[in-house]
Amino acid sequence: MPTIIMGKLASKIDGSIRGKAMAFLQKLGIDDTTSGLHVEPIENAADPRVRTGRVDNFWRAVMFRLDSGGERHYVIHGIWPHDDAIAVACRVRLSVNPINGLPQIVEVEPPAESFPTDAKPSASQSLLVRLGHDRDALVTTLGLPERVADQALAAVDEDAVLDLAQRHDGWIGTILVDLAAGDTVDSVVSRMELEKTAPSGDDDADVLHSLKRPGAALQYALIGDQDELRRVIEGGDFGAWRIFLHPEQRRYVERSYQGPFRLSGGAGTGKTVVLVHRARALARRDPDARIVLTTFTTNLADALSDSLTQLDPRVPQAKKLGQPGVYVTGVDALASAVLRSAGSSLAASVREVLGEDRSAPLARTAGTRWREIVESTGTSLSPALANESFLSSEYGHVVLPNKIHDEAEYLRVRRSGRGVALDRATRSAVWELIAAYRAQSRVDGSLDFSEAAAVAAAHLAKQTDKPADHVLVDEGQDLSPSHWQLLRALVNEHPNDLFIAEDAHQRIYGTRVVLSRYRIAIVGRSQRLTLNYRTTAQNLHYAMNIIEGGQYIDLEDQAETTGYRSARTGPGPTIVPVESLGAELQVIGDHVQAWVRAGTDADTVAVLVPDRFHRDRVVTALTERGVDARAVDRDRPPQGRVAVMTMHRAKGTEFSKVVIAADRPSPVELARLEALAPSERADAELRRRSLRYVAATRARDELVVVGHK
Ligand SMILES: Nc1ncnc2c1ncn2[C@@H]1O[C@H](COP(=O)(O)OP(=O)(O)OP(=O)(O)O)[C@@H](O)[C@H]1O
Repeated sequence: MPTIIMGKLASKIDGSIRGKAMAFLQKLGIDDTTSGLHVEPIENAADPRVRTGRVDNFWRAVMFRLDSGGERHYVIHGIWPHDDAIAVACRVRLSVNPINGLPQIVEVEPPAESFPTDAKPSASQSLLVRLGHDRDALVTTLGLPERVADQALAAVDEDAVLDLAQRHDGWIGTILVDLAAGDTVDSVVSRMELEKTAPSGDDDADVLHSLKRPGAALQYALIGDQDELRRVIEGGDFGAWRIFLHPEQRRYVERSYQGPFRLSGGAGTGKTVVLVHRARALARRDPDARIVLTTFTTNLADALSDSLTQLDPRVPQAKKLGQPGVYVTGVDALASAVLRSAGSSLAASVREVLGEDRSAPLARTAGTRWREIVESTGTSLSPALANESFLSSEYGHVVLPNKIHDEAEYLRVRRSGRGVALDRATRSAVWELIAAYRAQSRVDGSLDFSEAAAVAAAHLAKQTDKPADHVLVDEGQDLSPSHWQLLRALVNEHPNDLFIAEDAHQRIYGTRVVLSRYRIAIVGRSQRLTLNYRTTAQNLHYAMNIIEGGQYIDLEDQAETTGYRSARTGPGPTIVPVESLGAELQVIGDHVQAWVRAGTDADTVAVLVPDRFHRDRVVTALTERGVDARAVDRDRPPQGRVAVMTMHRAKGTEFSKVVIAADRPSPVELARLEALAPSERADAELRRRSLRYVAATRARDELVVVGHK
């Protein structure tokens, strides 16, 4: 039975022939001599291995047949109308690039292209020369084809190099993007795992070997079975993440780590893709493994679960914590699952954390309680401390992780990492409010979300038999200290225990956390993804400007770096200042209506707004214009309709076209911020910018920002 190796170009099949292409490739994968496939060599072809096959009367597949070690492989290059296919088949040649060991398809007489090569800019005009590169390094160290190297050196700026990169799928395009972003030749060699190869004397075996190299995975995928073939063909370009991983992504998916590992990276750099692939890889390696894949909210967990199903429906998703397979859940739901399973021993853990009992530990305290306590309890504290923001964060970062039961303990505790210093009298006054908060919760018997996670952690810490073997975490930047205590206690310390994805620039909830305080020692096991797959270079540039200059700190207490690059280009964002809500609704309506009228699928368009009030106004305004729009809250974004959601809810989503309604903070909000202690205010400001960064990085293609003057 021949093995199919799908090229990325071939996977982008015209929708009208997908079914026929599928049938053709299925038959080819079973028996290439099946009548009707007409697998035939082409006379005078540049590569004797080239074959064409009959998809239907009109369409032909162009492929390469490799015979090595008694096995047959077909590398699918693409599907074209009959005459075009014959022309392509005559001029393509598949070989191993002798410099970098990767597979390359070279056209013997390439069709004329418009990209300028003759223009030779002076050294000061060429971007790559300014960055210290020369033709020799590009050709003899990286293995770029001479023609591409000349075109790259002729490009005067980043946009021109990216334009060229977009014409070359696979390793050539990726190397060009890295060079344009300022990477050294050495770092490209190591990132792409480039390696000179000597011919073995068996050409087919050499090409096959090169197709299995990490750098080739960007462009070629060995298809395991018919289901996988269907997923590749049906997924098209949008499904590329399932098949064509960057060598770096593949490394993080497959590699074993001695302990907790942290993967950082900007929005759209494929962190979630790595997590989902890694969950599958771990499940395949050991079908009995209990894998927890978790994130900040239930909505995000639903999206992770959907992605895992899309990647591979055969991966079992566990229904219950502690069962084999991948248990996908939001981190607070995870805490509840632990509490539910704890039975009668739960009371002891509640007492251990709080120093008192709770009659209904499965019920959650209302989110408004801190505000009610401040409003109803007389206090000598200044407004900078007597507010929900300071108190909930003091409680979550100092009181709960240290299992503080009373004032005496609170007066003694070290408040590491808290921006506001408190003298003894102030600490007493803070404790008064905390005691009032706890007293109120005693009445209804509930635990708040942080308490629930802390109690779940305390319960698990006592168990020798942990409910998980591997824990994979997305959106790590948003998790609280008790979440980390819970995740640490969920799995014993052993290789591949915790794998954490985070982006400090996207922290939009809570206060920053340092993992080492919660017995999660990364110690050198930390890497960063830098290639943005989602956002065009223009929109990425806009988004990076939002966070420029901010002091963002990661989970290892280090300043977050930037330096992200995009492989795609498109129009720059449209910024529209408006003076009133009416004008804002008008601008939003105009853009959305124009996109939908021009044929954009409604469910690839989203409007992101600051709050629910705005959201409902936008839905009404769009509906009045005849645009089918829907407010999205806890449910998944709707099929066939424009999604309108808050910027918080938009975390983890992506759309082709996005309008952001970015209003100014209201006078009430400004007064609230003004009253905060300086460090809290600075942090609130960072979160506000992060929220806009999250929103601006949701658009794949077009971004419109409507802002109040
Ligand atoms: N190897 C790949 N090939 C093609 N597309 C990819 C690849 N990796 C990721 N993508 C695409 O890039 C987009 C962003 O990926 P993903 O959601 O994993 O990024 P992220 O870093 O988790 O982003 P965010 O932090 O914004 O949630 C997705 O559309 C995904 O399909």
